[in-house]
Amino acid sequence: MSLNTQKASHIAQVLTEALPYIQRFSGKTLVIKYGGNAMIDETLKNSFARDVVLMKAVGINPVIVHGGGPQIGQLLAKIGKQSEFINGMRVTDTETMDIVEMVLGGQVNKSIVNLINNHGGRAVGLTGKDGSLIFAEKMKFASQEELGVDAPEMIDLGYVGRVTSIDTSVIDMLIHSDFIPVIAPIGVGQDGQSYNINADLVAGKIAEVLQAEKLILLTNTPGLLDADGALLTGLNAKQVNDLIASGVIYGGMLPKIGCALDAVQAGVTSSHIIDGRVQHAVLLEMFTDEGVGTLIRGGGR
Ligand SMILES: Nc1ncnc2c1ncn2[C@@H]1O[C@H](COP(=O)(O)OP(=O)(O)O)[C@@H](O)[C@H]1O
Ligand SMILES: CC(=O)N[C@@H](CCC(=O)OP(=O)(O)O)C(=O)O
Repeated sequence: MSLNTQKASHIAQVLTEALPYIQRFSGKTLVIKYGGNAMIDETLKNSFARDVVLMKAVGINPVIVHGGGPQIGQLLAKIGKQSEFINGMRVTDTETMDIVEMVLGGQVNKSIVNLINNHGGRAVGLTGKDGSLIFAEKMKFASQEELGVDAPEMIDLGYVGRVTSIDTSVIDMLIHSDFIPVIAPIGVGQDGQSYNINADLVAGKIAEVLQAEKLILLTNTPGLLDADGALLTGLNAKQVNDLIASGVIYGGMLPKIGCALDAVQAGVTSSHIIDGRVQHAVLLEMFTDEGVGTLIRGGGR
């Protein structure tokens, strides 16, 4: 079978466009947050895994932090427990914490590891407990301000954690041995208590301590949307704060946008919120001139 001229020329153009990006990002670290809402079907999961393996093959170091909120919700529903969220954070009692650990550290983590390995990568799954990767403390009475909006109420979220420190030794070791770390957002307290941490917040902190080139947050919207539902392709801290104040950014987008901003202000070159429901979204963001989704840069918070 031979390619027709038009198709061949298009393929050549795409490959050529990718070259400067491959050269620029080779050897750099990229933190990708793979949200539970982006794990919709097998085709999408496979396209994500192929993107990750391709990146590693061209010398980029992907570090995956995954969510699994909908998957936790499904198991909770099976045992007759309702999920309760406050500003994008799941209220987590002891029983919920057990389920979170089971779903994130077990089912979801291992299925992503398996998928990447099936596509020829070498992934290793971790929770924040492995190698003392993520230390956390109870987000005791998170004020709404701490969660990203300006209001005085204090809220007890149970075993929801706040990252206190990250020891990247185990990630460094894996990257240098050509493995792809796949991290579940579970932290551990000094007393051994497990904490449920929003996956966006873990991804942001890991990107910060690794001084990653990019933090890419894969979710279930085309990016950050304005009040009319139009995609905002690029914005800075001041514009984000205005959108939060006017209520245009709410719920699960609050921790996401908060960590995207924190990361760029702590030295990550750029943060991106992109649509995980689009096949090969990560490759399109990395290797095309247009990019996709919303780009967040530092300055002006
Ligand atoms: N301004 C906004 N633009 C886009 N999505 C928003 C905005 N404000 C709130 N959201 C909500 O945030 C959701 C994404 O957060 P979340 O459900 O926690 O995703 P994930 O599971 O991928 O982390 C969107 O599906 C949307 O309902
Ligand atoms: C504290 C908190 O809310 N933790 C999240 C952890 C998983 C997560 O963040 O998953 P997504 O990225 O798929 O939403 C939860 O329990 O759902």
